[in-house]
Amino acid sequence: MKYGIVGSKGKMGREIMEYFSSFGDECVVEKDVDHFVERDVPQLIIDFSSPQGLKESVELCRKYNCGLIVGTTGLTDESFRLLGELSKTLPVVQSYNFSSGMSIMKEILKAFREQFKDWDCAMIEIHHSQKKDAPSGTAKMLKEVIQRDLSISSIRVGGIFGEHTVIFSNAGEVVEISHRALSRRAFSIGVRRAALFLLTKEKGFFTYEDVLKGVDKAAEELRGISELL
Ligand SMILES: NC(=O)C1=CN([C@@H]2O[C@H](COP(=O)(O)OP(=O)(O)OC[C@H]3O[C@@H](n4cnc5c(N)ncnc54)[C@H](O)[C@@H]3O)[C@@H](O)[C@H]2O)C=CC1
Ligand SMILES: O=C(O)C1=N[C@H](C(=O)O)C[C@H](O)C1
Repeated sequence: MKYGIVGSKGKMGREIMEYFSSFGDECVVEKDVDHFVERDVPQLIIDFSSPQGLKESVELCRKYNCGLIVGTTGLTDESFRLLGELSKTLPVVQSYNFSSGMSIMKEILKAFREQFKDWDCAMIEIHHSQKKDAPSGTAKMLKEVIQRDLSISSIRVGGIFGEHTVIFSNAGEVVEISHRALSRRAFSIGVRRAALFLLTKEKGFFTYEDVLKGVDKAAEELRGISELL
């Protein structure tokens, strides 16, 4: 596939280019602050930059008439308004965490949040010291899943790729549900899945869970076909 990337000089931008190139995918548009390279027309734009960068990504999608994948965190109401507007005519996948394990953690929390309703609950998220936003996008997303008011502690230290722990406790017990990314590859794998999904869509706003459901559905269909053969 031919794709463009906004935030191309950043940690995720470089990781995505390295991972995608192992499949022969071609990065034909690179955009960063004071940097713009255009080699061809992309089939999609991938944004791992900043809320300001996202505005520029939306403009690029209109220019090339292509879909958008957004991994950038710290988005504002205005960012979501822009994405909603774009998704009326082009496909958009947005997630604050493209790792598969985090999707499973969300499912676990959804399934058990009711059982913990009388327990105290708090969250700790730990990231590398260069991370600009706090709390992390994932922590905000998990809070929405848990559906209650809770405190989030953010720690910025060293080179940690991303750790999120939800703590439930009563007077006598503690239950911790935790996810840790072991490298940025955990995210770029999900971004490529999202890219393949996006290329099958004409328009609409999708989450990473929609992507995974789509991948599961395709696998089921394939199994169905192989059973018929
Ligand atoms: N959704 C997910 O799974 C993940 C999301 N992230 C998020 O992705 C974003 C980027 O993360 P990193 O690569 O670690 O940060 P980074 O700081 O290493 O890279 C960001 C890049 O975007 C560029 N940039 C900023 N504003 C721009 C603009 N207006 N136009 C063009 N380029 C611009 C910066 O110059 C920089 O090169 C953050 O918001 C982070 O939280 C990071 C990892 C996973
Ligand atoms: O900035 C990062 O590195 C990460 N950001 C995302 C977030 O804010 O949730 C996802 C992941 O934890 C890594």
